[in-house]
Amino acid sequence: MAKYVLAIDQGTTSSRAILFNQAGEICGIAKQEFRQYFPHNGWVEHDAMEIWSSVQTVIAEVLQQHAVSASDMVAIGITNQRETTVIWDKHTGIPIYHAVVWQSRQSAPICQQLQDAGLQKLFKDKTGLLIDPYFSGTKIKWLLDHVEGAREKAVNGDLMFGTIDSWLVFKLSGGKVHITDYTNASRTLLYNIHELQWDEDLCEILAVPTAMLPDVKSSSEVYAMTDPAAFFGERVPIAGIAGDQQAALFGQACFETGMAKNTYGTGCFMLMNTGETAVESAHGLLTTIAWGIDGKVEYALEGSIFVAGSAIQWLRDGLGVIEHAADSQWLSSSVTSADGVYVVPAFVGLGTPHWDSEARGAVFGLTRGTSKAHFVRATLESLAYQTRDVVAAMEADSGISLKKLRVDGGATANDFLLQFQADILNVPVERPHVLETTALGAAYLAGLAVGFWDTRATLTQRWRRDRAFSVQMAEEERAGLYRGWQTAVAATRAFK
Ligand SMILES: Nc1ncnc2c1ncn2[C@@H]1O[C@H](COP(=O)(O)OP(=O)(O)O)[C@@H](O)[C@H]1O
Ligand SMILES: O=P(O)(O)OC[C@H](O)CO
Repeated sequence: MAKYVLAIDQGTTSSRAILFNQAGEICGIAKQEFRQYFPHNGWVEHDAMEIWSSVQTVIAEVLQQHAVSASDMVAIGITNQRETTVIWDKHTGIPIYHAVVWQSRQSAPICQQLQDAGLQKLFKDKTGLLIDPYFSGTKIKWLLDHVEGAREKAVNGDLMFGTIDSWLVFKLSGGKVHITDYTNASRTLLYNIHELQWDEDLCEILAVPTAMLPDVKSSSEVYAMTDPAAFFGERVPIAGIAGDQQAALFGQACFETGMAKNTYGTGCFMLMNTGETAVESAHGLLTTIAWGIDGKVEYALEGSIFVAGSAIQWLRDGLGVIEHAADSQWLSSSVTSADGVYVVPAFVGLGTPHWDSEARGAVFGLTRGTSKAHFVRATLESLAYQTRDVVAAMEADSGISLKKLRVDGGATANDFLLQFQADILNVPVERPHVLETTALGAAYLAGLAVGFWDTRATLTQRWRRDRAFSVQMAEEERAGLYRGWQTAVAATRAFK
């Protein structure tokens, strides 16, 4: 009987369950979108119970569709939208409030206070991160400050905090196990990435009781067995965890120092492997843990773009100008340029390199001749321009000039986007054969832990290119377009 690793990819807009065979091929995939809540300007929330239910649904679907049983799984790997913060009652397993999503800005006033108190350097030195509502720490404080009775319960040890990985392990293990992995811990603003422990000073500053924090484990080991009641009557090892961006770096086999990938999902995240050295950024990048495996922790530099594919969702769901995300490709290709239009999708502020949580979206260059196609194209182009901003920071910090870019994520199905990306970066862009790289990374981590795969070298040999997009644009055009983008961003930031 064939055996599989089951990867659970719990993303910002959808949950996926994917079956991988021993050749690392996708044998089955099920996906479900779930509800996004936008209760106030700049706030984004999820219902953690809806997330759990969507995960159960997609697992059931993928097993059923492919007529495999839960007992055919050798291991489960989990990868997740990072930073999104869930706090739940330890005894009932019920969340005390919605999950506060990584994009959400409700803890901006807390961040402002920390910055005003001159704490930026302390946080950056210990965590590699910046003080920004993006990270979990200030979200936890916000929840404990705003949900009635929460702080008292947390102090009494009755509440648990977790990112989505912790929440899913807790649920899959029948409420027995409360853990996370290095990659997810490194996004909380509470974890010392050099000493590899929760930082008591930072927990005190943010008034987070350490009793509510999960144990931090490596990214590849058996953490727990599934509870038969939560997993189709079977006990299967949960054996790999990584935040989705680190999982994508692993799935793209970027195991060598200097290798980088860019993932275009809801947001867009570029990570460069820096090996066992935690490189400090001077250009607005984050220093983060790439993974902990085989008793060793490796680091990455990261550029974070908050709005990428979600700008395309906004065209679809918010403005109703396209019916499907994929329509953005033919519409963009139907015109020869964006005709001077720039869309700066700073819907929840701007990440790398600006870290401006007050900025909001803007559109420039509209004329009576601007068509829907120009508008859609300008929105799609904004993903590529934001990536160029990140690449510039990455090259400045690492001293490495990019020779090519490996890409993945939902929006890389869009050939127009990848061609424009190559043109605006002036480097070739390579799309791998397996686009579900995030899930593949989680599957690899779990499969390595249980001996389904032997070494990373085997995984490196598996990487296959689907298509390369080479540079076609002349330098003069590239420079002019990018100058326009920079002017648009500066004007957006000035409007407050
Ligand atoms: N053909 C396409 N062109 C542009 N964007 C797309 C396309 N297909 C999907 N997307 C965008 O990609 C995102 C989904 O990618 P995915 O990797 O599943 O994201 P996440 O893991 O953040 O949920 C959505 O925001 C969607 O708008
Ligand atoms: O859900 P994604 O793929 O956009 O990823 C979200 C990131 O993990 C946020 O840091």
